[in-house]
Amino acid sequence: MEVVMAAPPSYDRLQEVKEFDEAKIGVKGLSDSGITTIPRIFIHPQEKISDLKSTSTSSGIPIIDLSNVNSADHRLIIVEQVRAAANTWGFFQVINHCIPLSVLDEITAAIKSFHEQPHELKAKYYVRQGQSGVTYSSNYDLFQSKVATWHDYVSVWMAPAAPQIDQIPDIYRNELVEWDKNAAELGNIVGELLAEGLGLDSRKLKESSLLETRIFGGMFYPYCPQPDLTVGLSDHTDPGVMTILLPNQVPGLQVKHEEKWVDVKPLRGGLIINIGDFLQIVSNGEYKSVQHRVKANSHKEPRISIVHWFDVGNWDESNHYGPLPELITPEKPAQYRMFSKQEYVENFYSKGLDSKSLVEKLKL
Ligand SMILES: O=C(O)CCC(=O)C(=O)O
Ligand SMILES: [Fe+2]
Repeated sequence: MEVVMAAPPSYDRLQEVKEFDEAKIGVKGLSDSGITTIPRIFIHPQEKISDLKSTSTSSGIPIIDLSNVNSADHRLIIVEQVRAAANTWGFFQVINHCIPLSVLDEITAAIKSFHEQPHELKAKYYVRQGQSGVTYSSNYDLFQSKVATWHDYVSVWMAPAAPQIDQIPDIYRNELVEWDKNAAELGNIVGELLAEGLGLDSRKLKESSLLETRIFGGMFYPYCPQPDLTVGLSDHTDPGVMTILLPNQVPGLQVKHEEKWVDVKPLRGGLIINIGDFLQIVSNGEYKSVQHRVKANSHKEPRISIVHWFDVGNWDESNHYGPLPELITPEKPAQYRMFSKQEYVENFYSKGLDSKSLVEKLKL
């Protein structure tokens, strides 16, 4: 039988969460203070994290070489690899893509520098609700989730409305602009391959405004003194269309595959792509939005991950999305119902990462 330890009645969780938020120091500040035990607002129930060690012997997510993506013969092979990876894993790693290594290294270094600035320099950017589209914070769902996780982040809405450039901290401004330009281009290339994999015109995702929103995230996972009691980022699926991920070499990302957690080993110079809930629905289940999480960092070296979320663009309230009509057949009827913008936004933003995924909610 499981022993459930009741929290002492004196524990006012909300108060402790508020104090952490108001201190504006993030988990980086806690880590730097030299604590050897983590505050209880970060402690996850053991039964939820007892499977933190990867149990899979799988060699990991598929690796896809994008060299010669524009030669007709190669393209057919690459499209099939992308389709198969998006269908089974929901995750793949691309190499020999169009983005120079220097761009990857520079954005990673700039985000590291931002988070490693003295507290006084960072605190003025700390916000709970992103008012300007440029945010520095810890745990975007701090007040919605039941337990906090061991990461800080910056985020910037890059498109369709461009950010006010002088609101982006100087320390990563130029690197972000350069990275975003490159990531947008790669997003278009991968979007074409994904469309072709569904038997659609290569421009279909773009023309349906499915790649129009781009949100940048600069995640920072500092050393955690008790990595077995918490996580870096809770398990979740990404709500949007697709994501480009650039983690540094510190391990931590895990992907669920065939009911087991698999460690992702990022290749130097590679980029990880994953499918979000929106694309699973639009593709009528052909592509999968797969659960992933990040372990709390047990290494002294911080873990940094650059994230670019692609999502549907400006969305007319009267417009509803659902499986593309081209993908609904007598053999494969619609797997999901149509949904409105309000439903989509509410599902994600009101409940945080703990919420039920859109895919579950809309399943027919
Ligand atoms: O830090 C990572 O590598 C993953 C981040 C992630 O999954 C997310 O922000 O949606
Ligand atoms: Fe994610």
